[in-house]
Amino acid sequence: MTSPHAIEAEYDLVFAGGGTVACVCASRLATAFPDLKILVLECGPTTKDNKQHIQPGQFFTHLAPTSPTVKYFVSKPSVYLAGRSLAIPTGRCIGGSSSINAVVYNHPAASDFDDWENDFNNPGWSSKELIPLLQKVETYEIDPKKPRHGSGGPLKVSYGGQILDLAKQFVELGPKFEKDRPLTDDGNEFGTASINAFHIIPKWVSTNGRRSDVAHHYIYNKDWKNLSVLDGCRVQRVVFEDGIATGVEYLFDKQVYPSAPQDIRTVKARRLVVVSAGAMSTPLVLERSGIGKKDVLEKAGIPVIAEVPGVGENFQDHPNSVAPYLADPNTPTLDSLFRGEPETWGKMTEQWERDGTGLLATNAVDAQIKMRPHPEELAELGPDFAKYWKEVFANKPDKPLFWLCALGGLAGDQSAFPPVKYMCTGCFMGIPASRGYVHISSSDPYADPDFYSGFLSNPVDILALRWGYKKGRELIRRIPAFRGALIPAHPQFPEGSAAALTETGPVPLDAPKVVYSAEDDKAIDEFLRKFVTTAWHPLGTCAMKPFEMGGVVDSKLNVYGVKNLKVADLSIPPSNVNANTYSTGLAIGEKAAVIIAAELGGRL
Ligand SMILES: Cc1cc2nc3c(=O)[nH]c(=O)nc-3n(C[C@H](O)[C@H](O)[C@H](O)COP(=O)(O)OP(=O)(O)OC[C@H]3O[C@@H](n4cnc5c(N)ncnc54)[C@H](O)[C@@H]3O)c2cc1C
Repeated sequence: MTSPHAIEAEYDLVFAGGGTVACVCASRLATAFPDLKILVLECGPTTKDNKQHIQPGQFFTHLAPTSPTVKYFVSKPSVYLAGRSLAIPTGRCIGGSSSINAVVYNHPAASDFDDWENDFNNPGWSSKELIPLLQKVETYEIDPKKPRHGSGGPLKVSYGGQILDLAKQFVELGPKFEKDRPLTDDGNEFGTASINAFHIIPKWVSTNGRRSDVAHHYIYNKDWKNLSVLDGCRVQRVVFEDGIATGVEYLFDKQVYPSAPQDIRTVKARRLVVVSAGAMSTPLVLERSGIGKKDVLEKAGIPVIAEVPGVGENFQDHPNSVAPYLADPNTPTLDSLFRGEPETWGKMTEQWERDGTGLLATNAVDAQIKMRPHPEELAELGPDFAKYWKEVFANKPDKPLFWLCALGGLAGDQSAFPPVKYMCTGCFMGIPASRGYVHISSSDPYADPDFYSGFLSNPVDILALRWGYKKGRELIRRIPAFRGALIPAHPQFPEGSAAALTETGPVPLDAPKVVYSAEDDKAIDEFLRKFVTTAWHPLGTCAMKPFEMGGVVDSKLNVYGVKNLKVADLSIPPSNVNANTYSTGLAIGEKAAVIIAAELGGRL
């Protein structure tokens, strides 16, 4: 096979990575500057018109370890995870994670963005600047007049093609049980009204049941003359002349184009290289290019271009605890799709083709609350948690402690369990205290990195998730669709414990709350260490903050120590956000376009 793409020798801008942020940023710039020639190199395959990337209900099919559209990053085993490794999936295709994600729509707290500006000296990154950019990306089909949402953006937001009954029960019952936590019709207002309020979750799905990914809504929908977004092109490194980035080296990805030549090629960038390979891969591209911690580079035999010790540090995600329960056999869930049962697949495909509704037009993640402990509840979290609370949350009333949702089905491998209906609570902590790192282990662009997740290494994270488990259990065991716990996948409470689980339910609304002993708490902690998982939200590994604080890029996204090189993706947040991270990625993509446009002498 000859070259799969005709690639010119030079472009104005070259993006390394063609995922969420790159597609948004490149398409905005290509529209604003018709004479600017832009190249986006993506290592994964194309997604154009592929139902697997259009039907939201197919999100879980990408998570199969053999999927060609996902890349798993496997951490070192950790004592904090009962000796386990953690496998973090990221999108590997044009559109990146936006084209495989679970389409949950959530905005961060406004104070999350303000922290970026105030605590890390990043003028221009406050909520005042970023909220309008989030409005620009969306059409909030649920109610376009809602003040904190958008009405003319390329990405559609709706409740998807089916809201599951068990979710309706969850949001209806929630306020009755948690009396000071009401129901709201908008949990994404960026203010305190969205905190401690039950609501149905919007989705990055149009009312006609299509996924709102960036590939189909920013790239494939236009006939570009000045923008080339190419699949199967793996960036090896950025090339420099006298500390100025002048292009990138790439090769054709051997998984996407197995018979393409495997030689390393160079493409020049006249004005700028932007690395947008995502929070797990961007630090690896920088390190392969000679930017990073000296000892990491030396170990891999890479000459140092700029010593930037923050590269690959500050890894964060949202530690996520999923507790599975048994559901009423007659309540709709996604289980039969998860198990690949042909009859349901057939029926649901027909329904989706007919009118864009049904289980293939949803993600079964329909009900949530962004929960923040009331002052009297803080005592339940214990004195060890109090200091962290004071530092991070106490003066920022729009920050929840965690996101708690009800899921209709048990995603993942069900082979060890009976083929029945399930539902789960999912609980992730928005601002965990633990940190990890990701570094290259060699100069080979296919090599697995040296990755430590740091999950649960700080004890405050486990205190928050322990409380979240208890809160979720109290709520879900009261909803009519509840039929007991999937006991092997829960804490193993000691014999005779008052917290023992059963395979029966539901309990009445006024049933007494479960009382947990110190032994029971220990069992929950062991359960968390054994089962806690990624929320699929890695970030922070090339943080935008002052160099002396461990920063990698400045507030204009320039990489320290070199010229004509920027980073734009989820690796730049200097601190975490209280939400699923797609919206933050979109805001970064739009903001990067604004910054670059200004430097090119234009305005977006
Ligand atoms: C399974 C999953 C489910 C998720 N669910 C949700 C959700 O429901 N709601 C939500 O808000 N968020 C969700 N997220 C998170 C959200 O989608 C991501 O945070 C966001 O899309 C990341 O954007 P990015 O641009 O930083 O990276 P990506 O979109 O991941 O883009 C990076 C791209 O760079 C490419 N790349 C990497 N290395 C190279 C290289 N060397 N050369 C060329 N290309 C390279 C990758 O293949 C990838 O396409 C989910 C993520 C995943 C993975």
